[in-house]
Amino acid sequence: MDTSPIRKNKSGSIIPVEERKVIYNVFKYFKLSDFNMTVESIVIKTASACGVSENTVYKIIKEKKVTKTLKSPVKKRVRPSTVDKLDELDKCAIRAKVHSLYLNNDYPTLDKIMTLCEADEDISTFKRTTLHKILPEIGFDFNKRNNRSLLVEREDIVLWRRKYLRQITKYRKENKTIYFLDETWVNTGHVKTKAGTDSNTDNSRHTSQKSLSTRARAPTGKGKSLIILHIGSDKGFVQDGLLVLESKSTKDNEEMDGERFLKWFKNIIPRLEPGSVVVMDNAPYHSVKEEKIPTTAWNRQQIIDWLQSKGIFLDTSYLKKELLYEVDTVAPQYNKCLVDETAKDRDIKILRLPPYHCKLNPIKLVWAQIKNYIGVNNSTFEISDVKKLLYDAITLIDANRWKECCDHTILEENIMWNLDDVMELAEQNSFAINTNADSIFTTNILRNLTRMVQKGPRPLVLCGPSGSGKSTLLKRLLKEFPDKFGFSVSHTTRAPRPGEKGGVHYHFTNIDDMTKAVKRGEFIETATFSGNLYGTSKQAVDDVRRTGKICVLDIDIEGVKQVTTTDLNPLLVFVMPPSIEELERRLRARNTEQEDAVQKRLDTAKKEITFGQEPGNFHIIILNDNLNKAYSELREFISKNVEDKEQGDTSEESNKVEK
Ligand SMILES: Nc1ncnc2c1ncn2[C@@H]1O[C@H](COP(=O)(O)OP(=O)(O)OP(=O)(O)O)[C@@H](O)[C@H]1O
Repeated sequence: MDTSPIRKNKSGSIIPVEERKVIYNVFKYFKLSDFNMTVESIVIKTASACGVSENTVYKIIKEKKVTKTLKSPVKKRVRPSTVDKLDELDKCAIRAKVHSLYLNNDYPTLDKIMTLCEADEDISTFKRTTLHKILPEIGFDFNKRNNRSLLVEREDIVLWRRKYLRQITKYRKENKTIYFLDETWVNTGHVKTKAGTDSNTDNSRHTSQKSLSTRARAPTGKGKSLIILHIGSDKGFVQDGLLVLESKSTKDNEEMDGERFLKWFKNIIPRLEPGSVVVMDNAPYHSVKEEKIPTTAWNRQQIIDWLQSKGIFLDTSYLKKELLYEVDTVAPQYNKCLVDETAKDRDIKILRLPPYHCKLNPIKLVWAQIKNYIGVNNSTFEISDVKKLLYDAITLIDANRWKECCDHTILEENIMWNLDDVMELAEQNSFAINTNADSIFTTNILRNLTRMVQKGPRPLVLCGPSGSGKSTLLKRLLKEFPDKFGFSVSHTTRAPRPGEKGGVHYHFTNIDDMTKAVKRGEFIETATFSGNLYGTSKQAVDDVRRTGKICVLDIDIEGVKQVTTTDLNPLLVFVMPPSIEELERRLRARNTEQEDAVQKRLDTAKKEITFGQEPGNFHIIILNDNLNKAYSELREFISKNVEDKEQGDTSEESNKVEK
């Protein structure tokens, strides 16, 4: 009888569970058939009989002994966990849900976060257990004390975010150009199925107002995908910065690696302004190091060799622990990222975003708009057509769009900055107040802080007759506090002049739209010059307010009457001249008006003074007979009412002007 040759299992191939069971049974059979045989001999015999390696037999015996069962390793390898299935945008969105609960004076609990995520159709569906697993992964911990548990952000994430926000604020103050780069992907099957799919419920109001979108779905269908890399600033995309790679798989950024990224970055560097800043996330390929630094995984000799290469000679009596201590002391000077070093040549700084903080990168909003365009227009699902749509979409994103996205990011930065105060207070209060984890915070301080986060400081209205000294006082304020105050962008129906930018110099509109908006009560004040309409909208004031700056409004009494009917809750200051005679003297000395204009201003001044002195119309009347005295009065009033109560206490109480 012919004996069939034993089929040898190919090295490295996976042995399914049924075969593993057979191997185990063969081992047991040999063991029971001869009690004098050693385990080693039985394993050799089993391996040879089954056509597998001895190592495999040992592994199977061990698995059976430890787990009491045998499983197919295949299943373990191919099935990605739900946690893995959530993409970066999902994780960012979950973080935003936790933050939104804090901003609503609420303790974030698993159930509440789950409810918010379920209600947001842009977030992938997952189970409560997955949420429990994902929260630590994105940097949240349940902090337990006195039998209470509060979900807090891990210290390293908070510190990273604080450092990032401090740095970017500093760079903004230094007027540096800030570039933002990022990769995204779109697959050939990408379609936008329903309106609003690309929006983030957190910001839906704002995004719809600004025609922005914060979310775009990750590719789900089969087919090739495009990996896209680009860079831009509030001046638009950087020319020739686009890199498009084709990928066979729909997996995120599979084709991108450190080498490719560095090559692209080296090409883009000459196109960036010297002394500028480049913001990117913390993807590993953005942070490839110049050289590897020894870790505990290195053996002693390797560490000694590395230290020697740096001119540090230690004898072999040093323990590994001691060697690693030496490494730690010198590592900072060698722990350099290739990208950062490349940028140094042009004095460009690299700033890395904390993990899962998509909202702080405006290019994510740009990507959402591009993907939206592709999704709406994709009809052939051919890679060449999708690529063409991509190029079309990129040309549609002009400097204005970029500016909108960057401005939105500044608001997000401001919210995040204040949020940390809210969260720290929440942490303190949760352990100090006798409350259970589901109750709503009721402490005034937290309520006020939250208001500050949401609304920003109260606007400041300066009103008074022409020549009373409003501009002079304001100039002093701006000199002393250059970053504290901001000005709203006015609307106008006149055409933009060369160099004027919409949303920066003016919001350009037309008579029809503006008249309708005025009728809807959206404007604080309007005026007509040379047949064109000008005005300050409530929204423009709110925009400044949400940047954390005090919005200054220099308006006439009609504007004051109007602004008090809004919910802007301004501080109302009337600047009073010492007398009509002195006012006339100052106006003439200023030498900016013709004689008839001076007369006209003086006539109006009388009416304004009457209105200004009427009790209940202003919070304070500042007599400007002495500039230093008037300025200190104004300064004190602001610091008392805006800085101490920066929270923008909108309660009826604070809104009232004493009669
Ligand atoms: N306390 C003061 N004593 C003397 N002169 C002053 C004082 N305050 C302001 N001035 C001068 O009065 C003139 C008018 O002041 P300013 O231009 O600030 O007025 P204004 O209220 O802003 O006027 P407008 O509404 O027309 O812009 C300026 O030349 C300024 O230098």
